[in-house]
Amino acid sequence: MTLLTIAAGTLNPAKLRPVEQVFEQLWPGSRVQGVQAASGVPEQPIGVQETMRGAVQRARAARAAVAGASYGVGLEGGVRFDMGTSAEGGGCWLFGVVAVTDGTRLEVGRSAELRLPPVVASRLHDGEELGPIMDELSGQQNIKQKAGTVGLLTGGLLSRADVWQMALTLTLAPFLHAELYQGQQTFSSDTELT
Ligand SMILES: O=P(O)(O)OP(=O)(O)OP(=O)(O)OC[C@H]1O[C@@H](n2cnc3c(O)ncnc32)[C@H](O)[C@@H]1O
Repeated sequence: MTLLTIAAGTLNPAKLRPVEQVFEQLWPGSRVQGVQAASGVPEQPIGVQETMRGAVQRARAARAAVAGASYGVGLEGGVRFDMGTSAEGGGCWLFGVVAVTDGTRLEVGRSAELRLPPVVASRLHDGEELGPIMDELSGQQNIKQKAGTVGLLTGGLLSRADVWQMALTLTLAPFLHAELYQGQQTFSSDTELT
């Protein structure tokens, strides 16, 4: 049996662990190699399109960086504002985008979302990054590499890793059932996302 190598475009344990868990369950013995992969988008992506671009870029860069990798996986955290800013009464949502490529097929999926508190939303709107804001509010360090904002705001019932695990699993469906998705994918591998 050929063992798969998966390149994941991150060194963050809260992302690497779920990637390892998902691939280990689907393809026992597969090896996940984390690599630093540039997202090409700002540290704090805003909006679905920008976050998607970051995930896709990371997936492609990771696969290119790891010799023999069958899959490249990119995970990018983002926030989005709806109905304007929090000051105007709209919500601010935290979500993640997962991109997976095997060099031909490129699949992109989104996680479930968490509504962020207004105090966090307005600081994000002013240009701050979520990680440092949540570290400050929680009195913890580097929360984005641990249970994450999701862990903090759900009483630990769900962690950032849990959310990635589900989003990645869903994104992989077309790879698991390629025969059913033939001729259709969310993006062709050379599609430039706008
Ligand atoms: O090491 P990498 O893979 O870059 O992981 P990251 O957590 O730093 O980066 P992301 O691209 O996933 O997320 C973008 C930013 O959003 C913030 N962020 C996202 N999810 C978060 C969470 O659950 N808790 C705290 N900060 C979060 C954090 O500031 C990130 O730098």
